Amino acid sequence: MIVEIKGINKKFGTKPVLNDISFSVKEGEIFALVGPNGAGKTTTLRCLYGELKPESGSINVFGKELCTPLKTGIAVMTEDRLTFRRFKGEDYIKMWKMLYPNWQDKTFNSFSVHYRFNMDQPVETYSMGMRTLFNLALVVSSNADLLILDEPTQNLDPVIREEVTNILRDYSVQKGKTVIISSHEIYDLEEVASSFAIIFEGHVLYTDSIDRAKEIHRMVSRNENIDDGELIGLVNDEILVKTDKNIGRYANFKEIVLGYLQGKKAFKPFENSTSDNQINDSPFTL
Ligand SMILES: Nc1ncnc2c1ncn2[C@@H]1O[C@H](COP(=O)(O)OP(=O)(O)OP(=O)(O)O)[C@@H](O)[C@H]1O
Repeated sequence: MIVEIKGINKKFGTKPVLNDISFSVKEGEIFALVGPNGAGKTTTLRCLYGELKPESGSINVFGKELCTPLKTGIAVMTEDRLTFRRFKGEDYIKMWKMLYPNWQDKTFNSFSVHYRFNMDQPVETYSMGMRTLFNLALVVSSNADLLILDEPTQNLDPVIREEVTNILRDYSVQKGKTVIISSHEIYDLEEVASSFAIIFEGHVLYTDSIDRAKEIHRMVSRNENIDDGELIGLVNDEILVKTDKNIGRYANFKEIVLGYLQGKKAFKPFENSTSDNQINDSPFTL
């Protein structure tokens, strides 16, 4: 495992934000952290790259406890695309070259030509989408073994989003590097990620490879008899069930994510209705 997070807890003041978060990421995979706004994705990533210290739990990266020397193997795109005041493109390149021993000028130049970065303009004055692309160019050109990307396709138009998705897939597949992405774009993620964790209110609801998750989740209609399996949540008019039985139809990635999130939102009424396998839909105004 290239990343192993075990039981991390984090509070801001007295407010618990991460509760016993655990998941692991294999070398060479694209791992997606999905969840609604405020679920704790960014906070988890900030703990992972060492910007925040959890109160308890452990974080291992490249098989060791996270420490400063390991950080040359990790390149990060933060959610706010943090830029230094008055720093121009060239200034960033000088800085990133010093930080990352395997920096690739050729890769950065391809990005720069393709997206027409104005290297003489302070990056803080780029549009939000251009800042995202500039940050993406930096992290990919770093050639780091682990990329941590917070919402990497935010503010991008659909065509460029697709392009970025392909770039990240190539980074992982062709170079055998690991990428961790936090995102709301579950359609994009299904195409690119191989494993994922669903985070809700600071808890991991479910983590697995996408292939295995699809194998063990089915969509069944409300009036279907479910003798064996765990009812997870309601998705439109169907129920997501975790089971190894051949019932209903296979669930896609979006349905799996929605099932867990919807189920947990309205969990009590759903639980109460499981005893007789009747899903009372009135509490589920989704
Ligand atoms: N510095 C901070 N001080 C206090 N509370 C914070 C701080 N940073 C985050 N939080 C709170 O922690 C919770 C989780 O926030 P976080 O940014 O990790 O969520 P997220 O899943 O990344 O959300 P989004 O998808 O909207 O970016 C939220 O309730 C947020 O208000």
